[in-house]
Amino acid sequence: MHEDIREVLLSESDIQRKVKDLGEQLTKDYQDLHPLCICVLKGAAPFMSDLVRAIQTHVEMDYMAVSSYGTSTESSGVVRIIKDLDTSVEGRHVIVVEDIIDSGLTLSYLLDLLRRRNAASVRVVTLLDKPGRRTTGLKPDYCGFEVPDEFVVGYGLDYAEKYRNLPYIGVLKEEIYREDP
Ligand SMILES: O=P(O)(O)OC[C@H]1O[C@H](OP(=O)(O)OP(=O)(O)O)[C@H](O)[C@@H]1O
Ligand code: HPA
Ligand SMILES: [Mg+2]
Repeated sequence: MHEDIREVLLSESDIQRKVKDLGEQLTKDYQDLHPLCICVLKGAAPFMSDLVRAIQTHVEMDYMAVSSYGTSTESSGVVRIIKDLDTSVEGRHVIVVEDIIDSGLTLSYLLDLLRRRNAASVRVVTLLDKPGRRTTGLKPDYCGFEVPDEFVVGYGLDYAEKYRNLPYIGVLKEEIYREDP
């Protein structure tokens, strides 16, 4: 275990088992709909990459980069688009792929944008849901795991751009991000 991690919440095999289950569910629900999977960069990149390989029907992939956390453990409340999609979503069945829903601000901004661009349907698959911190009424359509109100890292999730490459998800030690008074 990495020395900055207090506790492993989800092991590599817990994650891979769940990704397989989610892939099977999406295969059934999106048979012949040719959905467009939108990865919300950067955090969702490892999840998206494993998830699409667990889906056994035709899917397309595109990427959008947004950021609201910067080097903090609290959302700034301002969602910035850093990279937009290459694909038009008009008339498409869209699956937004997220690593975590925390306050819900990132997703509510994205869902609003995709609906205004006239997607035929928009659903959300998230690996992690932290409902304790939600400031919006959002609920994911597909969810891997609920996590407690702790700052978690690994499998794409970062603190100040670190830990994204850990193969498991763990709780970051508070002393790593807490500013001493
Ligand atoms: O529900 P919210 O409170 O909006 O938080 C969730 C979002 O925050 C993180 O992204 P971040 O803005 O840190 O960008 P990153 O994916 O590049 O790390 C995470 O990957 C989600 O996209
Ligand atoms: O718990 C978290 N960890 C990493 N990134 C995040 N973005 C929102 N919540 C989190
Ligand atoms: Mg981040």
